[in-house]
Amino acid sequence: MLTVRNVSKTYPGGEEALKDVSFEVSGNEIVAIIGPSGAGKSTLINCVNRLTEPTAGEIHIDDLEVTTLSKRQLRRARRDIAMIFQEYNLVERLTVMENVLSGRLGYLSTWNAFRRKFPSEDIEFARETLERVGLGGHERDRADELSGGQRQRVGIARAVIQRPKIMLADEPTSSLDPETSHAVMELLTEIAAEEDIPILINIHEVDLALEYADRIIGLTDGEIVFDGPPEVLDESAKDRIYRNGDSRDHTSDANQSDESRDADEQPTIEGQKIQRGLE
Ligand SMILES: Nc1ncnc2c1ncn2[C@@H]1O[C@H](COP(=O)(O)OP(=O)(O)OP(=O)(O)O)[C@@H](O)[C@H]1O
Repeated sequence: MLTVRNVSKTYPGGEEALKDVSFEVSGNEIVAIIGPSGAGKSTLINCVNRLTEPTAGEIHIDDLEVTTLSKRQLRRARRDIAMIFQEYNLVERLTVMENVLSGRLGYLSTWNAFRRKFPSEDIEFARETLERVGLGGHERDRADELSGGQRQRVGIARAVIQRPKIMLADEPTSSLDPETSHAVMELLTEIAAEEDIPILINIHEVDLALEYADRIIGLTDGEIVFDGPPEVLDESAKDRIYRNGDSRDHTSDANQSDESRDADEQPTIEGQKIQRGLE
């Protein structure tokens, strides 16, 4: 179970990205975080595995308080928190199999991780998982030969073989066309049920959230202004969430571009390091 308790995040420039955010996620719930651009969705996802350090509050995965862990303890705890990225974060020159296996790096000794020497059961598990996500037969393809949808499936397989307690997905469909976005969301819901773990998804496309999530958390200006099942997200709730909003956030749009910003932290690069077991 994930517990987020009174979490706030103020960036060094003074931007209050999260203000006293609290919620719990358990079972095999699919929880979609929606909200206008700049609402704090990515910050929230990144605080859960401390790619971004919260300024205040507590985050627990089951009985473990993530927020107070040392770097070394955090490395270990991150095995339990898998991450799926908008831009997939694959190592382009490596094969599909090598990318998926990197989800097990956190379980290897430093020496074996350095040599990328995986036990045969990891290799077998990776093979089965690739089959599971519809990429059987692609083990030896290079990541840069794949379509966006296939790359995201590799990202999902890499997350699955981590055997995490929770998956976080940061805009997993934003770089995909609508049809592929539906396929990826369907796959994520199946994975949550099969692995019996919750998935917390930061998503721009409200229609996808309504169709696939069990629960929706609406963020605006760093505060939770809605938390409930999709059936309850009526027009007035949407108005509350998007009151300062940005109409592009209401609909699926495969060509949405992300806003660039001055980063004091580099979640994506950090994320790559984590997935490659370097952090
Ligand atoms: N590294 C950073 N340094 C300073 N301010 C930041 C940083 N990252 C985010 N912010 C600011 O924090 C606020 C929340 O940003 P965040 O990226 O979490 O929102 P979001 O809801 O994910 O937005 P989007 O949907 O556009 O990705 C914004 O005002 C943003 O400019």
